[in-house]
Amino acid sequence: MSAEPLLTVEKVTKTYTGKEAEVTALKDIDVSVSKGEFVSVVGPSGCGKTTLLEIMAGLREPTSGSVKVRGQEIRGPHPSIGIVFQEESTFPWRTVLENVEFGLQMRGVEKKERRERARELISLVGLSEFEGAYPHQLSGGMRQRVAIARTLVTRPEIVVMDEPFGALDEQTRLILGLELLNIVERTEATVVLVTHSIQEAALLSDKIIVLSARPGQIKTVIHSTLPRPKDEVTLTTPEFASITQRLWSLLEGRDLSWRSSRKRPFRSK
Ligand SMILES: Nc1ncnc2c1ncn2[C@@H]1O[C@H](COP(=O)(O)OP(=O)(O)OP(=O)(O)O)[C@@H](O)[C@H]1O
Repeated sequence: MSAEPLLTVEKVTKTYTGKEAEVTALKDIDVSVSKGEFVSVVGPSGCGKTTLLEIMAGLREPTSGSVKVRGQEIRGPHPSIGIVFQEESTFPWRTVLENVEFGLQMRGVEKKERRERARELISLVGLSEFEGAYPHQLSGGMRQRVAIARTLVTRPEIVVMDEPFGALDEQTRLILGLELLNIVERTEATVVLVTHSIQEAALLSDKIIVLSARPGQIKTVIHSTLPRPKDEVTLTTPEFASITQRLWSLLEGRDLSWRSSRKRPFRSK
């Protein structure tokens, strides 16, 4: 990992202006991401995580401040940045192979090379047997792997992901997270991940950015001591427990997974 920042967010503030009120979603955010780093962003619901990710990806303009890739300010979607969106983002009418080829097709890559590169990524995410299948024939976890392959096939230096495993159960999301870590190590991609899962952030990240409640400000940045490569055993280490505990206390035990459809027991006073 090099020390040179690949992506920097400098003094970013974002205020949404509505008909009736203004909402300051983010205030004075500074983030620095080095090449090869796996960075997670956590914080209570509505604190501006998605807004920050969209600004980092050049999909949304900050009200003030800037985002730079290798010191160059970006002012819109950037070829070095790939995006994996929340939950389902595969095209249901395309096969796995066609889904993964899509980004290359958009870039005008010729068919033979497109096929080769798509097959390479499909193999990396373990779906070679399913390249002719349609998304509805796959499990949720498999569809997310397709979405990840579709982004990685274009070889972005930076991959930003907004809760890509949010629809999956905790165990599947952790396993897929480990697979993702393995894949990005091989493709040498840098990752910024928004997640509601404390365990996912603690397990996968080199650095965890903890945002405060709205307006989102950086509460703290945790630098992980967990060595790579990581696997299921990492979940049982005291270091993992310590990061998880720290995150819980920083987030004051807030329920981060409110988007989950699971019903929670109602507690009376
Ligand atoms: N397009 C928009 N127009 C106006 N307000 C917005 C817009 N998008 C987001 N907001 C507001 O900005 C704040 C931050 O939203 P954002 O979706 O970035 O938070 P989040 O941390 O990703 O939330 P969650 O964890 O609940 O997904 C919220 O109060 C939200 O209502």
